[in-house]
Amino acid sequence: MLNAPVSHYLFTAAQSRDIDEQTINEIGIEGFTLMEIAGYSASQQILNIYPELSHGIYLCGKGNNAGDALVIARYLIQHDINASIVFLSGMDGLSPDTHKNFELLKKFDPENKISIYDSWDDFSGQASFDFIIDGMLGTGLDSNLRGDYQKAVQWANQQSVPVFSIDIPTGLHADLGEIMGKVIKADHTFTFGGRKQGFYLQDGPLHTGQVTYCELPFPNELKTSCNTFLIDESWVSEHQSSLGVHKYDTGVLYIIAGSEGLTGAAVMAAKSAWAEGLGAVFLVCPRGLLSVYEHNLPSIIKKPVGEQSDTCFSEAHLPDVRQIVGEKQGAVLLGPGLGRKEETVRFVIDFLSQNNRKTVIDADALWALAQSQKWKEFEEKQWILTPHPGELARLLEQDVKKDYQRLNLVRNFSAEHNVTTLSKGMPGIVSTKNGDSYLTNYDTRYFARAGSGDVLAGKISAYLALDYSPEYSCAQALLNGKKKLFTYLDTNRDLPEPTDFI
Ligand SMILES: NC(=O)C1=CN([C@@H]2O[C@H](COP(=O)(O)OP(=O)(O)OC[C@H]3O[C@@H](n4cnc5c(N)ncnc54)[C@H](OP(=O)(O)O)[C@@H]3O)[C@@H](O)[C@H]2O)[C@H](O)CC1
Ligand SMILES: [K+]
Repeated sequence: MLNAPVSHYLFTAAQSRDIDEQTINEIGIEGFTLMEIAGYSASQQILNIYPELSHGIYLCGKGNNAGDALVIARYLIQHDINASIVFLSGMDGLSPDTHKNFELLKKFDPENKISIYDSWDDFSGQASFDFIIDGMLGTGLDSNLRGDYQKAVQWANQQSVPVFSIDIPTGLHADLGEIMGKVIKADHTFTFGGRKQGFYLQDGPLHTGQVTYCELPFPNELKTSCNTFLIDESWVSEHQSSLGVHKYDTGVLYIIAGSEGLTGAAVMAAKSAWAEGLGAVFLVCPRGLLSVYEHNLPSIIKKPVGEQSDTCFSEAHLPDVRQIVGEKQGAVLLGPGLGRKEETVRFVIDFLSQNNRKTVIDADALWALAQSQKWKEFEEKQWILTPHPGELARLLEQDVKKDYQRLNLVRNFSAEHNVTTLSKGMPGIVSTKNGDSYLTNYDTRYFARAGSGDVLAGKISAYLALDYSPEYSCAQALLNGKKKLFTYLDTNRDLPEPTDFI
């Protein structure tokens, strides 16, 4: 199981507003108090991360997002950090808590050193400053940016000073990660009470800058409706290879892969799985390809099936393959380099119809699934499907253009068909049978490249063979890939080769 800490829950705007409201109305912590905690904690983070600041421009709307910004200003002026406050919608319609904080702020400034502008035109970019606070809009955004908000965003994005977004970069849709007309490009986003899902979808990752989660006193029970989580290395612990007494006690994996011209995929997957410390990896292969594997995979046990003339799998191999896979408890990886011949498609579907093993279905086996609707009726499905964008579109029988749409489709697909799905892309999405979904914060399209996908499939199935849950197996394989990718990109400018991920 994967149990994300609350700092890695991803909320929609509606979920965030609900939790705010329930905390205020049912628990009894006032909105004003929440605002104080939000603003205080962001101000302390800013002081820690940027200790040399001297003058901030505070771009404020009229809602509570602006109130958070005013609290920050109050704390920072105590550290001699000056403030110019620009109210884009004027000062008359401020929300009650924001108005109250505006009055408080003035009391902290007896010498009237703070500059206040009550419209964008009034300000029009004057004053010298070394940072910008974006307190224009948070979860209250309801359409494309209106009026002067667009101008202020455009102006802020042209300045060469750091921009700190309060709760959400103004103009970013909190659920979809889409740009609502214009959007702030933040260097840092301080987000309150919960990260927002849109930070990790579509245009989100390019606009939030570094995201810091600031805790608010929301009871955890109010967060249980959340079913989307961020996976990263801070909480998914590295797997420990367990050294059992006998090699067959420490994980057995059967790899059914390869065909003429595509033996490299089987080799990559087998090497990748073996590197995770399994007790035994068996490569089931058409007999005609045995010599290739004998040459390339000394540590892997080869199990040839069929005749010397066979170079791809077909129905004729089913009895032998079933018998081999039935010999020991273990997991199965089906797909890399199988090819797309009709007899191989039939082999895949027939094999799966009576397979009760935990199975990773990858590459050409996904292609075979998409050719036959029959698999949806199979009862036994301890499966992980690992589609890249093209394979996903074939499985879903529709094009998937937006990340938010992909998240929902993959979530529903996994729940409906009782499988775990790892959809490669930016972000990678892992969805479980119960509808929980986990997003990566890096681009997993690297694993859609020939060869890298085979390595990823090898890792996932290795963890599955070591008896980890499907979602942990996916998450750990993705994080393992991320670590290797980032290490590689630190010193190289070209794209990594699949072997760099093994
Ligand atoms: N309430 C709490 O307990 C806490 C909230 N926090 C912070 O508050 C914001 C959410 O605050 P909210 O007041 O709900 O909304 P906003 O500040 O984001 O803005 C709402 C106003 O903005 C106007 N609006 C909406 N969309 C647009 C647009 N596209 N262009 C221009 N203006 C827009 C709208 O006014 P209208 O009258 O023009 O419709 C809204 O009034 C949350 O994000 C947190 O930052 C704290 O965290 C503490 C707890
Ligand atoms: K904001």
